[in-house]
Amino acid sequence: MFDLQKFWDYFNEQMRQEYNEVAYNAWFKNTKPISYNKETGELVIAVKNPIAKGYWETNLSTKLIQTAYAYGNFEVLPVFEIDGEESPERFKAPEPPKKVPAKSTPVASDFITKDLQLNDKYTFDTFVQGEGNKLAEGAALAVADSPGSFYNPLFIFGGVGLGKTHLMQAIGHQMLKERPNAKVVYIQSETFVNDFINSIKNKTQDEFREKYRTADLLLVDDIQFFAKKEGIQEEFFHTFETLYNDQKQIVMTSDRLPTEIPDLSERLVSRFAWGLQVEITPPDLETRIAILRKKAESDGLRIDDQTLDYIASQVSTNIRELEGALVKVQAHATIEKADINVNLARDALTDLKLVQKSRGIQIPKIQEVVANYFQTTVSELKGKKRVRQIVVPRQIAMYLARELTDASLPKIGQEFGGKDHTTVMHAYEKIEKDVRTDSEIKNAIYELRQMLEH
Ligand SMILES: Nc1ncnc2c1ncn2[C@@H]1O[C@H](COP(=O)(O)OP(=O)(O)OP(=O)(O)O)[C@@H](O)[C@H]1O
Repeated sequence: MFDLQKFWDYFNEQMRQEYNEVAYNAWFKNTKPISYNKETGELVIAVKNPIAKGYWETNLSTKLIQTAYAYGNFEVLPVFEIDGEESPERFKAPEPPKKVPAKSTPVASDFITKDLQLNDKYTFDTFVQGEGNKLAEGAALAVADSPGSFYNPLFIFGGVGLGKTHLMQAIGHQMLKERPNAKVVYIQSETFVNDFINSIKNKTQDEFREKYRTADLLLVDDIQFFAKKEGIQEEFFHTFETLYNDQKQIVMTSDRLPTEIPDLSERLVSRFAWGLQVEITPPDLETRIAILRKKAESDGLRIDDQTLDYIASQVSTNIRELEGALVKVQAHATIEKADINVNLARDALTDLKLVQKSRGIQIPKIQEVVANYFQTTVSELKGKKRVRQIVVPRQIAMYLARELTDASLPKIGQEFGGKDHTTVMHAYEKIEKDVRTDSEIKNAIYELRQMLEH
């Protein structure tokens, strides 16, 4: 007989031994079991917010299954439900945070003026929320609200140019706004490496340690550069321990998860898992447009929706490049002394297009490759059949036609047996969304792109 409460107490006891107090409070305190279904093994657990849900799914599901098995050969299938009304964009810490006393020694402000290089533009106000970054933004806001109390360390990971540095620095700005004397240290991980090497050369290790181990908030960017550097990792471990034990907040970014950083020491990997690891994924079209709109507004540019849509559809995976595209369009308008519109944007971005065109990708080629890949035929892709085996490949082919060629929506529609441009747009948006949520579609797109581009 499976007694849910008893099992839950047992599991919590195990976890209490594995986690330290702060992490335990963050992840276990406000989590409770709701029901267990004997027949299906479904074990429903209520968690406080989407961040906790993600954490449990990634880090604790397997532990739960294993513990239930060890406890009494029970097979459980954990399902997590969000309990409560927390706003999706702003996740509060689970309990009132312990206040960290403000630090205001002269040394602290000295360091701020000498070392701190936060970009003025990287604040929460200028950050645009979208599907791919909302969890990370929520976590960053929670950390800025109660640094050192929960979600410590915060580990933000994801591809190039997706806003990791921006969010991390926004936390720094927020802390300084509330506590101007706080010691916020922002560094690229290479700086930490260089500082450390220099401190050994110049015998200034004490100063080195003072610099990092007295921070109220330590922000370390691109920590993947610690890969394979044993000495540095050892030093960082001690920095981490000191700050963590003093309830000082640590935020790190990386292009990948700690477990995927080559030769990152076990103890760092496990320390990093005490807090929260959140991913930023590439923005969808709507978010890209919103980012461009915000940027245009702050630069005092007037750009109509159609043009924003055009620019946003040209760059899909890197926000830095997206911003670069806008700068190009702006420069082109200045040179030509013309207003910004779709035609001008098209001209300005021909380079981007030329890269794609030089690959020589044509719609018939895309249709052929997609048809082969899904073992169907080009005429089925162009046809009207509405069975799933054909609809999905057809939508994928339309999506790739829009991504990889210069063809307009009506032109693509024409190439697919005379379909309306709204059908193409719908297909594009559908696949763009699926790429994020459906790993099969994501893989298919990845493989098809490889076949077409190389
Ligand atoms: N959601 C967003 N809203 C507004 N601007 C954004 C957003 N995401 C990214 N940006 C902008 O995109 C540019 C690149 O972002 P950032 O440097 O933070 O990326 P990153 O993920 O740290 O990249 P890297 O991996 O190269 O370090 C910055 O100018 C940043 O302000």
